[in-house]
Amino acid sequence: MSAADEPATLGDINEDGLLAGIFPGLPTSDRVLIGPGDDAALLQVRTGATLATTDTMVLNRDWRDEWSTGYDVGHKLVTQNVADVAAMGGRCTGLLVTLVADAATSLTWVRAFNDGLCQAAVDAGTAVLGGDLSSAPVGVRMVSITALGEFEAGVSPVRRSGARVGDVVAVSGGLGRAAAGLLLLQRGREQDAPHLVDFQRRPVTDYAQGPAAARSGATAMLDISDGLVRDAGRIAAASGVLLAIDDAVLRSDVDDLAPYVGDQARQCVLAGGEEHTLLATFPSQSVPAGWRVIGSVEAGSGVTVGGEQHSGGGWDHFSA
Ligand SMILES: Nc1ncnc2c1ncn2[C@@H]1O[C@H](COP(=O)(O)OP(=O)(O)OP(=O)(O)O)[C@@H](O)[C@H]1O
Ligand SMILES: Cc1ncc(C[n+]2csc(CCOP(=O)(O)O)c2C)c(N)n1
Ligand SMILES: [Mg+2]
Repeated sequence: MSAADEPATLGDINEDGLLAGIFPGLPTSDRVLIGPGDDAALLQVRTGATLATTDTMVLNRDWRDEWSTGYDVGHKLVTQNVADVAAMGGRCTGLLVTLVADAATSLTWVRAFNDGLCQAAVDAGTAVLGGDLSSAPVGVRMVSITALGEFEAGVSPVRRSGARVGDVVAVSGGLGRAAAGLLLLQRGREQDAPHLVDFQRRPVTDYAQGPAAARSGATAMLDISDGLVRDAGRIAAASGVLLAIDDAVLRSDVDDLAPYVGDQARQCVLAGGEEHTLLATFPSQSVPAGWRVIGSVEAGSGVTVGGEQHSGGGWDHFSA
């Protein structure tokens, strides 16, 4: 076949042709009894309960092709989903992937998306079980994952509703990096801090901290997707308590970002989404290694930062 005949877009190849190229490289595990290619996958489960969560990304709402490659999008989609499983204290066992795209979408983009997705799935130790393809009107592209998960023996789910007065509030990683990276892309200043822009494109979460927190007795947990204060407010509301965040502890996070985003650094730390760092509450003696205490649980409602009630800001899909 000459180069001119090589299929270049989804419109040049049929569904079966695309899938036949994708199936052989998908990560699997010894628990995948039936993998991609039949009407449904069959996954061996160890426990009597399955975690299930889903998360979607839409072109020009969740990413821009000028800013992120197909590889970045596939990688980030896995992180968003596996972080949700980890935020319950679970371990991800399998992923179902949906791609909705117009026929003019380049095969190069689709292959890169699949490569990023597979690499992130391998990094997370999970399998791709199958998915769905559908076409879209010109200019529309949407990708989605449904993730399944389970608990290690003896670990119970950590919900948002268990925070108790006297607990401490802690995070498993950094804050504000993804938001600072987005700001640099919007300003056309990505060369100022490639590490922050890379984190926006492909956020990384230490998933093992979810089960570790559950084993240590975490009373509430979630992953920060819409902003620290907004998401802390979700734990506060579900638990009927107030989360008091210590301003001084966050100073190092703000200082790390300030050279690159100036006076927006504090806003990135308090309201930046897409970080996927885990936020949890623990009895004060039970904070595991790798977690950083940033506040305490008190009687009341809502979230305070440095003693002041804080409304949060943060991301809302329908207000953005
Ligand atoms: N269209 C829907 N129908 C039914 N339930 C939904 C729908 N959209 C969201 N939910 C449920 O609402 C809750 C909040 O959803 P959301 O996607 O905000 O999850 P999150 O964990 O807070 O955010 P993220 O997925 O970004 O980490 C979840 O329990 C989710 O299953
Ligand atoms: C082009 C473009 N515009 C805006 C953003 C920012 N953004 C998108 S979704 C989200 C919150 C998490 O969503 P979810 O709760 O669905 O995981 C944020 C902060 C972006 N990444 N790309
Ligand atoms: Mg979540």
